[in-house]
Amino acid sequence: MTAETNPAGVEQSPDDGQAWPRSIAVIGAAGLIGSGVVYQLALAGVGNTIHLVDVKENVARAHAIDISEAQILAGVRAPRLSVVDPSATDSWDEVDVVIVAASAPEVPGGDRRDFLAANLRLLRLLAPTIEKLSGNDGIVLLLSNPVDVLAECLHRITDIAPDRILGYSINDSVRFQAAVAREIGVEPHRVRAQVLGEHGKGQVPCFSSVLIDGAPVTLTASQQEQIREDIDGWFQRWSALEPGRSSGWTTPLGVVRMISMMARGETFPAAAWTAGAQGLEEAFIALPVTMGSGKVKRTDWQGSPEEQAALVKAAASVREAAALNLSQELPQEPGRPGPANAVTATNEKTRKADQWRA
Ligand SMILES: NC(=O)c1ccc[n+]([C@@H]2O[C@H](COP(=O)([O-])OP(=O)(O)OC[C@H]3O[C@@H](n4cnc5c(N)ncnc54)[C@H](O)[C@@H]3O)[C@@H](O)[C@H]2O)c1
Repeated sequence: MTAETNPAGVEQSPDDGQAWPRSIAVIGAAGLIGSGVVYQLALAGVGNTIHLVDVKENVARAHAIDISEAQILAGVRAPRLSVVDPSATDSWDEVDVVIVAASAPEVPGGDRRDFLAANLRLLRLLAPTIEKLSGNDGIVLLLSNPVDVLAECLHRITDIAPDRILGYSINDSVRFQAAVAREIGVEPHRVRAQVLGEHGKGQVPCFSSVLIDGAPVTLTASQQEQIREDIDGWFQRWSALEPGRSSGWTTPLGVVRMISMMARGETFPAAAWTAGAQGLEEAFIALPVTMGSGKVKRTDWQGSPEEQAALVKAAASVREAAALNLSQELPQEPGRPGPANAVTATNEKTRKADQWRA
């Protein structure tokens, strides 16, 4: 049985199918990002089965038909697409990766934290589904915004091990790469640059590790300021266009790249649990990570003192936003956990944090 590499670069065996991940569930699969993720995974031949989950089941079914036909056109045999009946949770199997792209309707206004209250309510509703689908070993990849605060909330309200939760934030690094390229007048593909910290206002562009053609480069203070202004203004410029859509091209492609890097044990930036990272409060912020033995692992990274200080600030801010919003949720509606449960969840956090550290 020989292994082969599929178009996404993920190891695959002709007899045995995909090595990892074999199965993926996409929650919010009828939406722009969710359906885009399914499309990219399907055409890249990642996994044996992709389960599509969405309250708009009819739209998810239409996407599944359309994307399956695109697979025929592209000559791709796997993965198989399966639309899951959201009411038949008993029959759901555990999967290797649960991708969460479900979202309340969003009107971008310049700050992703504006979506927190509504998407946290949704996350609470979806938490049992996410726990069931991810089982004991699955990785949960959050896309819904604000991604790091929601990752922190998910950790607090569920029993999912924090080293199985990740938040997608690669777009920030892509935008940093583009801004550096614009500033110094080179093609973006010649630049390597990563953003850590929060996906939003607390982002930390790592100027100390910018590479051009693989070689370190020192940018002047004024260049750094220009680049910072450029990337900090990205979401506001996007919102001002009033496009009525999020980044439906970059994000799904980035998700497939991220899953490929996870499968290959490569390092990439993602919102991950900070526990044990020197000087950082426990929270989820973007750090360089790899995946090994089915767990997310932080990789060593040494930034400048300013970058380290900005990470410290970002972790504290994410932690505080999660705690505050969990304790301030609206009064309980029928069938939805309310503030009392949020407080319990916050208290639970202490117990669980000790358990994960043990
Ligand atoms: N992390 C990132 O870099 C990044 C990039 C782009 C978008 N996003 C975020 O991804 C999320 C999705 O964006 P979008 O443009 O696809 O939004 P969208 O409105 O097109 O899709 C959201 C989907 O969620 C579904 N949904 C709502 N409630 C649900 C439930 N209870 N169960 C299952 N599905 C449910 C909706 O039916 C809809 O299909 C947003 O929060 C957006 O901000 C994050």
